[in-house]
Amino acid sequence: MSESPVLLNKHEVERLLTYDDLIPRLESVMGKFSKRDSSEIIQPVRSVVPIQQHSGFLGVMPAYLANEGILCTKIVTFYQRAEGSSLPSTQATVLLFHPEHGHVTAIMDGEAITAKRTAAVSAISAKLFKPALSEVLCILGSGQQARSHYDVFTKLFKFKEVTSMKTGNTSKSFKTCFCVCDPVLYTLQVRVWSRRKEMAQRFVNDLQDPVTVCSSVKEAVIGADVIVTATGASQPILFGEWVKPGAHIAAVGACRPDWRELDDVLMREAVVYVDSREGATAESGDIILSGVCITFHQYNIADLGHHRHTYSTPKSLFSQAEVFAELGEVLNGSFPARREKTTVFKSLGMGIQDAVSAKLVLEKWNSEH
Ligand SMILES: NC(=O)C1=CN([C@@H]2O[C@H](COP(=O)(O)OP(=O)(O)OC[C@H]3O[C@@H](n4cnc5c(N)ncnc54)[C@H](O)[C@@H]3O)[C@@H](O)[C@H]2O)C=CC1
Ligand SMILES: O=C([O-])C1=[NH+]CCC1
Repeated sequence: MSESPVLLNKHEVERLLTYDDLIPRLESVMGKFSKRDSSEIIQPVRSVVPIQQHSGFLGVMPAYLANEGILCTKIVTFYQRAEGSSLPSTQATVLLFHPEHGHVTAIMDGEAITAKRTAAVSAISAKLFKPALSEVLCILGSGQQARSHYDVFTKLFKFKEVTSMKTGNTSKSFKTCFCVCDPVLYTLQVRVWSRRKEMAQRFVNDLQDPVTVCSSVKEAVIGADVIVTATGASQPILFGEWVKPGAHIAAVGACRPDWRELDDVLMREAVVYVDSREGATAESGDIILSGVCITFHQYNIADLGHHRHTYSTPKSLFSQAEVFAELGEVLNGSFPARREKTTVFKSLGMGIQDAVSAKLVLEKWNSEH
């Protein structure tokens, strides 16, 4: 008879899952996924049940990693919440199964896994695509994802060791300077914007380091080198005209085909990377809707026998934003990281990310028991 599954609550999962362990596992699994070897990884696009009357959805995210012996599914709900609601918008449970026998070996909280693995994947995108000299990080949103992104981005990119002239000139000018210089540390500036300023202020009050609260998205993003969009928006909030050329955007929200965070200009001008091409094609409103600019094109059909008609047909003026590559394809070296361009990493979330996270948590738990 199989043993009872291990039960792990949010507090335990949060404690056991560290970014240092998680990031290399995510890099490895996303690289493998992009090779599309179904004898190694099976991960269908998430099944989604929309709960329209309550502004939410339920998603089921299974994954099988044959060589690593991981069989897993996450069940996740996302509900649009009123500002300041005590209920989390994203709630999830992760089940690990015995790959050989099929019984459940662990049931664990999926909220912490979702928060950390999503932020860790965005951080991997930033490592690859952010401008070499990134001084300003901007976070749009002040919820769970905003916080986990703040944590991992400031952990990884907080201090840059650059060399400046003894006169105190900062890093930018140094690139062209050839004198012998002292290394200095400078702090990454962080800005945050939220729909209600008091929510952004509350977000900042929980942090140790100084973060600037901005009154508008425009004020927050102008001049930013790295922008994280982690909101529940269903219409664009970030406009290409405000984005500094060469900036990197990790776009985490808008995970339904009719939701958006980024406007057409940004989506068409940036080099767009995704976590999974299939996921992006099925679920990303930022991609799917970027080509839909409906105008009415009128023309006459002069002769339909005895009548003359004027027809109006919807016409798409622009083609859809193109996906350049998957993150895994860049990690594998089959596509380049076009750091010199404005880049968007459109994240939707993948079952394999949950699977390696859950396995890591269970391994850590087992090592303690
Ligand atoms: N890519 C991925 O793997 C994942 C994506 N998500 C998505 O990330 C987004 C944020 O999720 P959580 O942080 O869990 O939610 P949350 O509810 O904790 O935070 C949402 C934030 O968005 C803001 N917001 C809500 N509606 C808005 C609107 N119309 N315009 C501007 N701001 C708005 C709220 O004020 C709040 O600051 C959601 O869209 C969620 O679906 C969540 C989990 C994983
Ligand atoms: O990957 C994930 O868990 C989710 N993506 C969007 C909402 C939840």
